[in-house]
Amino acid sequence: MKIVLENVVKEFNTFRAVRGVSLEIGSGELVALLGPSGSGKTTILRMVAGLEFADQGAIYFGDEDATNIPVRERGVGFVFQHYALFPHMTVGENIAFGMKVSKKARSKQEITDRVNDLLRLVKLEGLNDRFPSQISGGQKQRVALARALAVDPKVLLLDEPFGALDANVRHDLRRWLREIHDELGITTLFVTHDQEEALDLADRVVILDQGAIVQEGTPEQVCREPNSAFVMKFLGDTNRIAATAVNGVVDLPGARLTAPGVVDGPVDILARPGDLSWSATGEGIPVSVIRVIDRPEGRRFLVRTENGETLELDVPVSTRAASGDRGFVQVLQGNAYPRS
Ligand SMILES: Nc1ncnc2c1ncn2[C@@H]1O[C@H](COP(=O)(O)OP(=O)(O)OP(=O)(O)O)[C@@H](O)[C@H]1O
Repeated sequence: MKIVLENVVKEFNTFRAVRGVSLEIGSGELVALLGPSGSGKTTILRMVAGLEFADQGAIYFGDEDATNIPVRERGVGFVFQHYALFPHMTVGENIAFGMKVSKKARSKQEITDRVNDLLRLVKLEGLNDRFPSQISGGQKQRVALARALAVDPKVLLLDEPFGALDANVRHDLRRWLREIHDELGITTLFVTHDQEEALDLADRVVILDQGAIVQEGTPEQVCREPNSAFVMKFLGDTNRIAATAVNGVVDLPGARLTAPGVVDGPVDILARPGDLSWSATGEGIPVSVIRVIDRPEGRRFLVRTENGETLELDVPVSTRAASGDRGFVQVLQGNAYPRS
């Protein structure tokens, strides 16, 4: 089921939380709405769900104008951050709940079979008779997904479903959700403020700021071609280096970057920690080391320039330095944006 949002606006009193959002989610696509807190992600999801109504614009489910269709008739399944499982019902009863209250009549046997199928799908066989208080947070979110899937939704809406879980569980659930999505192919809209989660999971990422879409594209497009300093900074660690553009070129100590289309004048070069290199002697921006940080994935130097700017750069684990050591940083790659 394709979903289309056409110039959707939502105001709370006089505050415009969503400012004319247009978006198409293809049938079977998994799209992530990604943005900082307050950027309007949840409000958009709630309008798609029918829990909130747009003040302007339209929302289509397939070819049908769903803008004013109430939540019960939209055929959507939800999973929220806070599990909202019914505490007095077992896992099996929680999953069966939607089927029991649905307009579509199902026999007891049909419901039991469907619950067992779903428990297998979410890899929770055998937990049928436990209560929510007797399972882990990650397991609760699997039950919540099984419950959402039980009524064969046309659309799945997930609002920070793994937000309350620890990093390892989140990581596993992310992979698992993608597998389930690939198996079932349900059109899915996923809200998160976690860049890594969005990039890992989604076919397409829609980046929001202050109620408006600032960029959308595949993870590759938004990572490799961020269209603004905001998007580049929001998607991952960046260094900012003050410089000047002249005739589409920015000269830095030991490096020349092209900045096509950038107006002459002061610019900020934004560069990822992996786009800077270190040399103890040689050319580049003179710096002194503040700290060396070791992580499983590699080593990072925090350094300070003579202007007092702090830079972070990833170095090979064989590169050694101590706090106070002097050296040089070369900018191998970076994007130039007019100085903000
Ligand atoms: N019912 C409401 N009444 C008044 N203002 C609201 C209401 N719901 C949301 N807002 C405001 O609308 C803006 C967008 O909120 P929304 O929850 O959509 O953002 P979000 O991107 O999902 O944020 P978060 O990541 O913190 O959940 C915020 O400024 C919020 O305070």
